[in-house]
Amino acid sequence: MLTLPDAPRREPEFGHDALVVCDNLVRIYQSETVEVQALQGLDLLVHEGEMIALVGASGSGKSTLLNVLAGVDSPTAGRTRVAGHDLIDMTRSEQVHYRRHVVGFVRQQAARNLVPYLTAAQVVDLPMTIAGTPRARRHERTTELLELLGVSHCADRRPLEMSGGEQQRVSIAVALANEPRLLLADEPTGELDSETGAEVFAALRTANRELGATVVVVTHDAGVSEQVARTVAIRDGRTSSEVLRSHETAGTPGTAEEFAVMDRSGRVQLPREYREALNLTRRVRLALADDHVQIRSDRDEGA
Ligand SMILES: Nc1ncnc2c1ncn2[C@@H]1O[C@H](COP(=O)(O)OP(=O)(O)OP(=O)(O)O)[C@@H](O)[C@H]1O
Repeated sequence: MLTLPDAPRREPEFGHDALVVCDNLVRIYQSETVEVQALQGLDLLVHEGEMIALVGASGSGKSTLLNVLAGVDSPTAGRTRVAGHDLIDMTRSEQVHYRRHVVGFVRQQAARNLVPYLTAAQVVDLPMTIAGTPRARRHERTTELLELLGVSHCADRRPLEMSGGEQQRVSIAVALANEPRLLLADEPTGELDSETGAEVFAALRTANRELGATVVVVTHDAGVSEQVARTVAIRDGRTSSEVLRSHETAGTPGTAEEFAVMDRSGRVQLPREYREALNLTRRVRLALADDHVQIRSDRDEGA
């Protein structure tokens, strides 16, 4: 009898089990005179149920990444997939469905999330009305969200009658109205004092823990990034490092450890302090040891 050799085992696709996959994501802005590479081959995986913070210097590409994930900007190249939707190949109608049902987006300025002449209850109802949700369900969901996020007392108030923190919590309710799997927030606490910012952050956490939304929040606020289990730093349009934290539990103290991120081709960005301390420039010596890799200066002949 003829026996055939086993078919070679296929490697699972990068990020096959992740909710958000950015694989070598590139976004170039081009005007007549200049070209800005806002994202330069960024890799990022976010798993369902996670809540992560994105940090990085001004201009590093955080908002660009969020706009791409929100489906309001298109990548120039690379693969970007959210909940099975390929963001590069979406047709117009898929894009509309994606923005309406798969992602919720909270912007820094509450005025851009709300409508001046609509009350909180009306503005939370709006995305559900557009999506064709029956009235009874809309009413139930609006009440549930405003209550859960601690702003049910604002139901009949317009934005001008709410504080900045209340406006942002209502904005989160609007973003969650159609039960998105991914909630994106671009510096939602940026214009608030730290106490009010903490309330808004707590609302995002509620969305994550109680409603099961996966949350990606851009922040400059160290107090915020310290409260999530994973903080991803972006430098020059790429993910450069990650801090993983475990929170304090009975008897065990919380820990935080910083990792450099290695991309799929094996590239790792060395922190500037390390390069400067050893005067590492263009070429370095690499050596494989039993359980680590050494990087030495090319001037260090005896290594
Ligand atoms: N529409 C655009 N046209 C041209 N260049 C742009 C555009 N949007 C962003 N950029 C450029 O892309 C780079 C990344 O910008 P981005 O807003 O994503 O950074 P950021 O990390 O969010 O910064 P910040 O923390 O200041 O908001 C910057 O150099 C910026 O000037």
